[in-house]
Amino acid sequence: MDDETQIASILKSSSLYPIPQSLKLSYGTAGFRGDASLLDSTVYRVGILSSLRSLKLNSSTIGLMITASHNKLSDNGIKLSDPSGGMLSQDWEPFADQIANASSPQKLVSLIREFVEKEGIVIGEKSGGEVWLGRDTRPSGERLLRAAEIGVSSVLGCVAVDFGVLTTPQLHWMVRAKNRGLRASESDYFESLTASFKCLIGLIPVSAKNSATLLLDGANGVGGMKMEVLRGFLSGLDVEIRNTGRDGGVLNESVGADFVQKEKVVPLGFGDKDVGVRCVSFDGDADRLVYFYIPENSCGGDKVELLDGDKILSLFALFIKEQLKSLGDEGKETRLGVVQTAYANGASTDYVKEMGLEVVFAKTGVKHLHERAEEFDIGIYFEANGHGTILFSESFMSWLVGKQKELSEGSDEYNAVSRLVAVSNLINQAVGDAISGLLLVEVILQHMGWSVQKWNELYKDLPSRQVKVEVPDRTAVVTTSEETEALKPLGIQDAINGEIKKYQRGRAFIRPSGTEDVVRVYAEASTQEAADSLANSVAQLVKSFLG
Ligand SMILES: CC(=O)N[C@H]1[C@@H](OP(=O)(O)O)O[C@H](CO)[C@@H](O)[C@@H]1O
Ligand SMILES: [Mg+2]
Repeated sequence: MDDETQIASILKSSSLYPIPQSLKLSYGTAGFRGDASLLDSTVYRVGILSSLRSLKLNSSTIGLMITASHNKLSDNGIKLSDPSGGMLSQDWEPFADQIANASSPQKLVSLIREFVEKEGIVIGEKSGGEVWLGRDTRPSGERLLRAAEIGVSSVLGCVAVDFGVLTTPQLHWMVRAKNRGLRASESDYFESLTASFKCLIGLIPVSAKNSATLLLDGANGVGGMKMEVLRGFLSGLDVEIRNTGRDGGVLNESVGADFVQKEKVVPLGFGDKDVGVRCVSFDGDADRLVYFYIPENSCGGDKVELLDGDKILSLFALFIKEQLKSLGDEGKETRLGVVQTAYANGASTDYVKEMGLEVVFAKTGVKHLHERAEEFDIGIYFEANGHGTILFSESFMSWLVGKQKELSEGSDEYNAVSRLVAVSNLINQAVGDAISGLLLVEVILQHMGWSVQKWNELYKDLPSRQVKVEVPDRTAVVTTSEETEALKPLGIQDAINGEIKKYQRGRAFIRPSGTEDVVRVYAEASTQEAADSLANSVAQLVKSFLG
């Protein structure tokens, strides 16, 4: 890249976005995140990266989402969608780190020149690169989106298209559809979900429907707002939406999926009057969901019975397995697999294994799980925190669609095939999606005639505890690829093993967070007291080795 016009364009626009002193960013588990007031230069630079990515991939559309998901309101961040709708390819993360941290416009230009040459990217007025932009409801979103637009269009021949406020999975879905030559607007997303939901409802065999109202906690973010729109198109689902963000509540503050899953307590806006009712919480950008209910014996307390990502995964696995069973030998040959992380509750892993499914483990972060799920005909992946989806391979889908044409309408086999096709359309194939996940849970519960309590009985969670430990340098913790053993600091793993041995069904591990400046401790044991005590002793070890 030695085109003078291009260099001048980047030098000019980057001078509008100077990098704050002492800013040191790392791409992390799910993109860049931090205090919103410090991120203008980062977002602008990632705008440039998105354009280059589009040009590298024959001008396919790239998605750039301005969000900090479950973080506090004053934070913001960026998530990128590759043309497939999945996360940005990990090979580009080091370049993202480099340009986000480049200390001056000249340094930025030289990094870009080097990279463009290495990757063989051709830039020109007519190159036709395209980046689609979305943002969550954070007040800093509009300003940062402007910075992204300027970054995108500072690469010659590239344009940014602003889609305003969206959920993260909506943008990923739209990018995927666009690159497949399909209808790709937000209303197409709603139409696709509505049609497949309707189809699945129509295929429910018995009248044992569970039509009781569902209560949704929208985390005061974008998810509740979008569910309000979708609700207008749906029949067969009665949902009351709370924490919409219009009633004075603050985004993610004592509300939302991350809060409910980590604290296991009721979100604001829910209480005694809701005892026993089926409830669901979304996170701030609606790519995660967890279900919960307030138990009868809560006696005014705030504890909830949590149905986390593991339980959602188990419900999905059960339903899909049931459909495959109706397909006889061909169903048996289908490779249905499950992907979890080290944070999955041990009882859920036992449950899916007992069902006869293959279970593989991936590192924390959906980019890792997604990759492993693609190895199956049908791959179901979920993090315990509620982020996950179901992937159907291209070859399995063409087999399934062919099969649907062969079978006679109304037969058990035909219905099973039609359900699987509808699930593949309902569940977001690009990325975990709270809205589509909710619709699938609701359909399956109606199909089974189950209450939330009945669903919760699939297995009993092993008591667990998560603790965060603040240390001077979290990168001093280095783990094995499955994140279950610490290789560094030397000696800490032996000490952790020594603690684990003291507990029945004890399991514990540590890893540095990729989104917060903490080391995370996870512990499981046969009682809650034991899990708490194991977590605390491991946290003490972390403090003494790293404090
Ligand atoms: C234990 C945990 O919940 N970790 C979360 C959290 O990552 P950390 O790297 O653990 O901070 O945020 C990620 C992005 O949202 C999510 O994918 C992941 O599951
Ligand atoms: Mg999120």
